[in-house]
Amino acid sequence: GRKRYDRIWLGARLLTLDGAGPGLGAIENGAVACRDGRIAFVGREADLPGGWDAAERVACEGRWITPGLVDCHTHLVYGGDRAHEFELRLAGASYEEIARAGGGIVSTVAATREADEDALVGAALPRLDALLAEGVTTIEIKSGYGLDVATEMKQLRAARRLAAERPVSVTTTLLGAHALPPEAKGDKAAFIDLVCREMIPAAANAGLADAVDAFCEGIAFSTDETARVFEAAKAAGLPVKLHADQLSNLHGARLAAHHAALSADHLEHTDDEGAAAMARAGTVAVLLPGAFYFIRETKVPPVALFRRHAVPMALATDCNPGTSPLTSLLLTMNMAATLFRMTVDECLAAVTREAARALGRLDEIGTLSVGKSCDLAIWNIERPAELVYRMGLNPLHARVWRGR
Ligand SMILES: O=C(O)CC[C@@H]1NC(=O)NC1=O
Ligand SMILES: [Fe+3]
Repeated sequence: GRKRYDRIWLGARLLTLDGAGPGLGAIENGAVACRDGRIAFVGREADLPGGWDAAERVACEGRWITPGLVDCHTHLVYGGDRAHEFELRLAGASYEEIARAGGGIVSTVAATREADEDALVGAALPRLDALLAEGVTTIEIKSGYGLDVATEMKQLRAARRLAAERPVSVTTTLLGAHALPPEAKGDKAAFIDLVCREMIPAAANAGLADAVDAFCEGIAFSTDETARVFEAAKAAGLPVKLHADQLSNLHGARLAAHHAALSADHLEHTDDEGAAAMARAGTVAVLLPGAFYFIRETKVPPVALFRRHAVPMALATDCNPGTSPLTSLLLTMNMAATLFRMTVDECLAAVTREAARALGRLDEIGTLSVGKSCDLAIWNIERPAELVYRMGLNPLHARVWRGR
């Protein structure tokens, strides 16, 4: 029968990101068509089926179309901000001094506990709008500033609410094991009990979390404590991710891989054994150059090791008030190329296909492929490298989410 599309974008240059191998899957004189919010055709215009028709035709005049961008690691929902702390650090205060003065994560925890759900949604919207303006169509949002059951659920509900306020897909992650709250009085074992026995079941039973994450670091939780969180997540049927090897090599990447984690994130200090374990497990390396830059880290993540072991590499803003107040995935790509020496092709795959893989959603999003959600970013650029090269100028022409 006749192929009838709801909308078709014609005269475009496509980056499908659909090739399994290197390269961007570029197609000149291309077309993308959608029906019921899903991609129904992608390819050369010349290959459109005979007799096709469309309710709406969009002339792209040679503009480039990529998959909608995916920000696969953010802490977008939180109360207050840490601008004052930024000033203290500029005046020479150390993290430890700031933490002792009640700064750091626990100051954001106080502000988040105080804010009601509407306030958390309201505070996150401007940050979300900045990302949508650059063509983001899917975003991952973590909790982790509640550190008690009620506030962690409040953060996750606020994250879900954002998907009702804007045309965007939101995946949520419970990050209960982010830091020790003041009332824990240093008793980490008891707090991990709370995370495992109350937070994870509550989030799973309420359908509020799509995954579980933890901060495995000297200043946070040990590999044994992290393993307990992973076991509880598995018992609740939730996939896991991990903030791993950010400031030291606790072999967090290896632990994440041994638990078949969707991703291990940060990874500045990951070693060859960790990269090999990730490759065997299919765990995605999520690199976060915003945090590296903002805390003036000097050890770059081992991109050469990830390439050697064919570990998929994703990029994300890690938008959070303490170490990465960054709301630009385009600038994130520039930082990854400039600071980590990732290539243009690696960066573009890292904010589309590989970011979708890091969320376990490559079957739905991340490439221009028939059957996937028709999430597109349409760009006023002459060549793909412009998306990584520029700092600050946003060349987005239009954003499409589920065909609209
Ligand atoms: O400082 C904050 O508010 C979050 C810090 C952030 N969380 C984490 O696990 N690693 C980080 O860099
Ligand atoms: Fe993070």
